[in-house]
Amino acid sequence: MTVSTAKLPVIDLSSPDRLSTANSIRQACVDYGFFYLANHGVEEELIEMAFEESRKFFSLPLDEKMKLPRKEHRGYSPLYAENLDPDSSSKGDSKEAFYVGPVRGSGNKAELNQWPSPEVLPSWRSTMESYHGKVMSAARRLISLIALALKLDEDYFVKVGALDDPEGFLRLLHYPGELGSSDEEPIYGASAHSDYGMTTLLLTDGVAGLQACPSYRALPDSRFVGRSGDNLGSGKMYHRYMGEFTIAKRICASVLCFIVNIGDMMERWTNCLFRSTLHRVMPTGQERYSMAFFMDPNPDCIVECLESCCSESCPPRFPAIRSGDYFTERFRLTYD
Ligand SMILES: O=C(O)CCC(=O)C(=O)O
Ligand SMILES: [Fe+2]
Repeated sequence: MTVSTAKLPVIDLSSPDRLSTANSIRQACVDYGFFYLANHGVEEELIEMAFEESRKFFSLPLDEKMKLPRKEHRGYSPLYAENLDPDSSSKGDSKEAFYVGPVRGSGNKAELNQWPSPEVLPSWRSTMESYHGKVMSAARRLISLIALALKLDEDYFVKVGALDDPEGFLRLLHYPGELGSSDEEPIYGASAHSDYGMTTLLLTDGVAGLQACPSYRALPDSRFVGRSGDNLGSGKMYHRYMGEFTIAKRICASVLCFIVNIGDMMERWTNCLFRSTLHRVMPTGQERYSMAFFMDPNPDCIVECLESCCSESCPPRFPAIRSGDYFTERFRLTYD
């Protein structure tokens, strides 16, 4: 399999020329479903602190980490616990993760979070709360540009309730980098998947490994394998897909740019105009840390094909769905 390097565009979130920025976002989302985001307002110092706290957590003994097992999509998930693509490897993904859900908002959402003991990691919670809050603000600003890119009012996603108490999930990731021997099944850091939500804002420590497969739609429809029991009206699963994976190399000056990708929910909204691109993390033999922030709408928001993205000759491909129901079904398919 050939693996080439993608020249992803760099979007400047602070550019005063919002229309031209929106046009660049549109092009990137149609062509790749991925772009870099610079000048996003999350300070370098906070990013470094968040990586540092993440490293400290993952260096704790396993029994300490297992005091916070993943519950309600919050907490610790050990090595091999997740397998994003069971068809390509029966062994789970070679990564451990810690999830932080919304840190403020209505109801008891924020209380569901689990935190390492302050005696063990005194600055952990405050660092992660600040980082979560800052990335959420950047994501809100980005989504107004995505609305412009779709030729909608910039507050379109606010008006449809998507950003009313949105579901922002931070996933801290640690890949030990182990390479399987050649006679074994492949071990992936994260096996091939697309993200579920609106958009993902990812930072890595600069160690390579992330690969995207923007060409997946070039294959005949027969390659798209539906999963039985899928109640999402889509049949969009990519297992068994063979395409070219492209390495997302940083072309920005620093590792402080986000790598942004479009998720499946935005793909539904846009009737597949914007692409939720298949991606994976390959082990390189080098340890790697990353932090992914998944920006998802309010669970009560109805996600239905945008008028500007369908016509008589291009009818909606997906039925309207309540965002919360969509996620429940996706998680059921992934974790059952
Ligand atoms: O760690 C990375 O570079 C990517 C992680 C990812 O794709 C995910 O968590 O959904
Ligand atoms: Fe992902």
